Amino acid sequence: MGLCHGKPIQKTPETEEEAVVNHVEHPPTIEELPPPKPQTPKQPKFSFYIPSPLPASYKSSPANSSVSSTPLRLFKRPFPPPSPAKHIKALLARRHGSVKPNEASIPEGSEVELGLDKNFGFSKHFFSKYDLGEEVGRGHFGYTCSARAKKGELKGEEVAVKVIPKAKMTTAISIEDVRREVRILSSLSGHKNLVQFHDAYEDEDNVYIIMELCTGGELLDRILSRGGKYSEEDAKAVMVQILSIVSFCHLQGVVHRDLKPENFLFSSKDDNSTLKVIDFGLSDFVKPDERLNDIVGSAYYVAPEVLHRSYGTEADMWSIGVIVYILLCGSRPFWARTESGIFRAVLKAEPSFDEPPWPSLSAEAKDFVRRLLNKDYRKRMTASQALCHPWIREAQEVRIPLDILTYKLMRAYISSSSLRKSALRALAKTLTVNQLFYLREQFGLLGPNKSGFISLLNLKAALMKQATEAMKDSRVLDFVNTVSSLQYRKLDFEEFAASAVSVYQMEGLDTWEQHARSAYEYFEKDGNRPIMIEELASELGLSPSVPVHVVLQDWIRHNDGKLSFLGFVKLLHGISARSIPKA
Ligand SMILES: Nc1ncnc2c1ncn2[C@@H]1O[C@H](COP(=O)(O)OP(=O)(O)OP(=O)(O)O)[C@@H](O)[C@H]1O
Ligand SMILES: [Ca+2]
Ligand SMILES: [Ca+2]
Repeated sequence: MGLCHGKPIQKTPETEEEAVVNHVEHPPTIEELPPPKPQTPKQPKFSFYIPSPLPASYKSSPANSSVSSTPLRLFKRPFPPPSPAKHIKALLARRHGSVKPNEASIPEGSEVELGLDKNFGFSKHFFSKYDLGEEVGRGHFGYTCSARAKKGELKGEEVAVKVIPKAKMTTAISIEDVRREVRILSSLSGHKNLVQFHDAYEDEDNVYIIMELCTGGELLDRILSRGGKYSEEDAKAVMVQILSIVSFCHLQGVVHRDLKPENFLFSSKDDNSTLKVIDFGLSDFVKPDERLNDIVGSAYYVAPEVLHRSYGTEADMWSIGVIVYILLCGSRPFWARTESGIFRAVLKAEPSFDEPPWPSLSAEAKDFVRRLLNKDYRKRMTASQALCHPWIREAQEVRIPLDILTYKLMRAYISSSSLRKSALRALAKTLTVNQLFYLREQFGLLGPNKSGFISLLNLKAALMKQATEAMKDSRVLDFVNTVSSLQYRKLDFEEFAASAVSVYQMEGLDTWEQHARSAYEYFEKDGNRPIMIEELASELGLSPSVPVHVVLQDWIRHNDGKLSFLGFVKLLHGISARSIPKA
């Protein structure tokens, strides 16, 4: 196995870096522990986390002091403490060209390399504009140096330059990744938790991405410097920033796909410094009704649906769940010695909340983590919802961002039958204070008029306030245009709540049965009516090949021909033929 593919890294100021990459690559100390067990003493802690190759001035300085002042063996963990994460091997194989014949259509590296177009159309004069300084960080694809601008708007300012050697771009995919990284970085702008992009250059050897310099070190270093974990209060402060930038990216139709503590940097060394997301090297645009299928990311942080090759922005929320789990307890929720072992754990294992410190953490904290680490992406919180979760919301003043999920659900609602609409209205009557908080925030963002109504035209206006260039690539604007142009009367809050409630998410709650039962009671009083099997079948989009009389007989009450409880729940989902078992 190997992340370094034997290509010498060009223009590397330090030679010891290679050793660091190897250490990341071959942690010598880990043992396979599928079900979480208390750590055994033979496991040396942190020994494979060798200090980052940064010059002393860029290291998060509190790190060293607190690591040495707290003997690491005192930390009881089910798993070893977090170390820099490796990218998924299949991803690297595709990028580096060593692909198994049936795995991808990208041809092998060397012989096609000749035909690869490594011109990016960037300016060629990097060295006339900047003096390159020392290396401040390194990843698998590039290394980052400080630099000082010699002329132009930034004259005299220190910036960061991510240098990506063209020698490492051995496949069309790896070149496309770099193009996309620059396109995404340059099209997203205007959020304080996003590293600010300045410019991109290239020459024969490298691509240079110029951005603001963050001097506070990686979130991973700060976690380790605190003995591996954060207090709840400190974890919330980090979470607010992560959720805020990720909700912004998702609204723009950008999925990061590599969220991990190494990819968040503090802008300065201050304790309360701003956190910035970096490294859009694996990011992609995703249309609101599209699913991506390439397996991308780092093993510890990868969502189950990514491994199943059908995912969207929810995959980032899973990674955030892994990050917050680590922040709160210092261990990874899904861990094994091998990549396939990690994947097995991600797909099958439930994270442990039994080991210390979990029993002493708040119920809200655990609920928050669980709702992100839900294996069913449809039941997972969105970033905007996570900001509304009581664990976050009750601690600090948070600005709740617009959620594209609201738009998707509204579109489905508007094209539903009146029967399904009244079922959803009944469900919305059972919403709790917390759920209503989120919906009220979303409603407020859609600009209700003085009488408390929103029109679909407002959907577009609300989105335009947040629009960046990225929305053109991700087609979010096109999507919202189609929703905005639907013919529909205005919605008051009650109807909005019915239109924007996610049945799947509610189903994920422990209290789902109660919600569904009381919703059914409301529906009985106001909405339930006799329905023909054929009507119900077309309502649910069942194809004529489905033997509807066999499948649907339990969904209609025999005595009065109205919907049974089961039929009501099915109707709420508006399920499609695919999920109906063939009788
Ligand atoms: N703007 C910045 N300011 C300071 N340091 C930075 C900046 N951008 C990146 N770095 C440092 O350089 C490292 C590598 O950058 P980056 O993560 O973008 O590279 P990569 O090769 O894509 O990494 P990966 O292996 O995770 O894919 C970061 O982990 C960080 O330590
Ligand atoms: Ca990185
Ligand atoms: Ca990267």
